Amino acid sequence: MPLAIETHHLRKVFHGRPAVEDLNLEVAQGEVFGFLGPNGAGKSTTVKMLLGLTHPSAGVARILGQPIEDLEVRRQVGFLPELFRFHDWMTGRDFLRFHGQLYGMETADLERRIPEALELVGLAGRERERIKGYSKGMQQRIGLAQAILNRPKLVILDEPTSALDPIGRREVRELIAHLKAEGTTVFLNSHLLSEVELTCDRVAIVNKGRVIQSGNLAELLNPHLEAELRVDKVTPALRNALSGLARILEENGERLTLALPSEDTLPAVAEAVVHSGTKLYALTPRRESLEDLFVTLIEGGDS
Ligand SMILES: Nc1ncnc2c1ncn2[C@@H]1O[C@H](COP(=O)(O)OP(=O)(O)OP(=O)(O)O)[C@@H](O)[C@H]1O
Repeated sequence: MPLAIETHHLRKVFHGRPAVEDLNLEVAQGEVFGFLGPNGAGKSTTVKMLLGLTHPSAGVARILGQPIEDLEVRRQVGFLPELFRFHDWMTGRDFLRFHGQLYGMETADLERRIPEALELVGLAGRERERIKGYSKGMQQRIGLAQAILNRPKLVILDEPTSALDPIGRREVRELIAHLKAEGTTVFLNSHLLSEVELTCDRVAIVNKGRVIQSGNLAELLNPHLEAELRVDKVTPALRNALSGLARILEENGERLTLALPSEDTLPAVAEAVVHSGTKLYALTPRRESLEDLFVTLIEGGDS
């Protein structure tokens, strides 16, 4: 199966200044992929190149195995831009009809698909209202509905939840899970890292137009597993029992912060604590967040 997205040494220069330096990216079909980076890192420029909205200065990009110039392949891509300018005099339904026609969808298929898409984004029943009367969250939802209207194989979402309240964000997560279950690839550009953490299989972090870290989220965050241990008393026997299993990072009275090689070590730590004659009150794993990793990588890269 071809990759959903693939770029090799992709580069874009604006007025002599590179926005994208040397971008190498591989996104497999069917995965939910987070494309992250600080402001000005080159994310939107990359997305514009993938959509054929701006031409690369150098390098190669392919979508679903085809060059990005291929018009047929572009029909299989759905896109929600970040600052989407709506035709706000239209009703939600007319707006979707208009976009469905732009996609070249058959009328009967389009009329079947519009209620499905409205249902999926939680706007069913509101389609006869004009978009100018929609709240920001509803506008983002109608944008999402147009992005998935033609049942694309690849959906590129630029900040899809920025205007949504917590319930709306959860619904978008469910929508993304639904797209994934249908085999759709989702390429998500977002600054909301806690959302990304809940949604994505893999991520790439870009800075200054290059990928500085990429991989499976669980693997990227796993090496940094920490656990909070709370006992009745920290004794030499406890320290002895822990050595070889975990490293003590911090001590605060009866609370210890431990660094563990993996989650599998947790039961052995619990057992060792009990065998040392100490009373165990709590052993709570605390994984590094994606935000911690992001800040470490970006700030580390700047120094
Ligand atoms: N059309 C353009 N002309 C000139 N410079 C541009 C153009 N588009 C982007 N840039 C510059 O390219 C760099 C990367 O911008 P880009 O919008 O791709 O970043 P981004 O990662 O999407 O940022 P953000 O998170 O703020 O949306 C920035 O320095 C920006 O000023």
